[in-house]
Amino acid sequence: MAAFDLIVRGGTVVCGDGCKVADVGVADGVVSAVGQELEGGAREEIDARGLHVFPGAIDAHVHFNEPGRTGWEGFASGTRALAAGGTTLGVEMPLNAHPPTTDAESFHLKLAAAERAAFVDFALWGGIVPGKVDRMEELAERGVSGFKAFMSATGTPDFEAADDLTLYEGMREAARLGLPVLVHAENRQITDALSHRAASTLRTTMRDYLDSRPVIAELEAISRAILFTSEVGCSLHIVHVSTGRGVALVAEARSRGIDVTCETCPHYLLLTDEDAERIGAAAKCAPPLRPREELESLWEAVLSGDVSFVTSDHSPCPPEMKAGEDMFRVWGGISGCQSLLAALLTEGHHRRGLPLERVAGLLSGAVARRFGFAGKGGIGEGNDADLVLVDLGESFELREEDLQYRHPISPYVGMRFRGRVVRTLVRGRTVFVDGKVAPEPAGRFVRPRREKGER
Ligand SMILES: NC(=O)NC(NC(N)=O)C(=O)[O-]
Ligand SMILES: [Zn+2]
Ligand SMILES: [Zn+2]
Repeated sequence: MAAFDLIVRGGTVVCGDGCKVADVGVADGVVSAVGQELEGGAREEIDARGLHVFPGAIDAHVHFNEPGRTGWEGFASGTRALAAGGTTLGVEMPLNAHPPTTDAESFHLKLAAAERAAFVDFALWGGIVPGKVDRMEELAERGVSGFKAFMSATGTPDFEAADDLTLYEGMREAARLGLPVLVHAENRQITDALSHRAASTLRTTMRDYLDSRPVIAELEAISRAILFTSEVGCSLHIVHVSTGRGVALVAEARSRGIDVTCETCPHYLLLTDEDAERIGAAAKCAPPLRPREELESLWEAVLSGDVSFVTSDHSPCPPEMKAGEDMFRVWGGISGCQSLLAALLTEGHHRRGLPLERVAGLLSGAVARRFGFAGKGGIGEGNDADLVLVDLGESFELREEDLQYRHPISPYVGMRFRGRVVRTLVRGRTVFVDGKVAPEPAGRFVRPRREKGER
């Protein structure tokens, strides 16, 4: 009998401590050996010479809108895009699905939809919304990875933003349950009032939209979330931080012993306010794209290690919701989950010298550690064989027809990237190769390892 089900031969394996040419032996979907010239035979061999072997990316922030709004995306097309982009685990947000994931019933609907359709592994965030803090426990019991709250308006009426008391009490409950709280941190009063003022004076260009969500709105909300957390003692994670100053607030709190981390997204690292004006609706998001100085300060924070990890915040919608001239009316959200790894390789590694093991850490290792995804996050013996084979030198222009999204709308269309995903494996099974996604979905639900409380 062969020692392995699969050997990935001769690639440059990207591990936590650097890169080495090695074979990766896989048995039962798990990495069982990493070493030179593995012997013992395998039922399948993949020649990875000349390629880099990365741990599968973990995208901790995607909106796939299923059930209820599959016309916007859905688990099938969303996870196909993840597979094509080198992401082997996506953590899906509670809002934009209908019903949103705020209690046991809605959780089961989403879990069933994802189990039917997902091409890569998935985990689920629950929501903190007014009036439903007492339902968080049933979500925790069922395996959500943590809880998301919005401090500004959400854009969908079925998932209300958390007022301060809801956030505070939700954090207290999350602490009791041993799960993290994630916040969209923008001050609601400032962003709502400026949006209203702009709309009522018919100033609705992209520039007007950008001006309606100033940096201070992000900084104030991050500070308030940190203050609440320090009082309550939960784990806090700030999603999609768009400024270096925002990251600095998080780093400063962490240095005081507060359990807080943050992520940023490729769009804040590759695109500026001027790109938003040029591209239009496809580049509308919240917080908005920022001036070049902010992008540079964010890169400094990534390179220094103050940004914990990078996620796509993939938030798609149908084309008609991105149509029209009024930038306050069009959907806010960028489709980018297929470009996550390519974006970090291109701008981070090739242009700014970010070492490959740091790319792997920012996209995989740090995420798995933060959220307790045991067996994920790195190419090591005993871990799931979630692997991405990358041709690091190959450059390509992203075309609409390459996108697996339900709607091929993305600000990255037409951009050149360097570092092409050749093949993606989830638990040793190829889910993407030769430009094609596997025929059958086989993604599995991933529950977090909780720090406190009962499973
Ligand atoms: N309802 C959303 O999907 N919103 C998302 N939209 C963005 N980021 O523009 C988000 O994460 O805030
Ligand atoms: Zn958000
Ligand atoms: Zn989001």
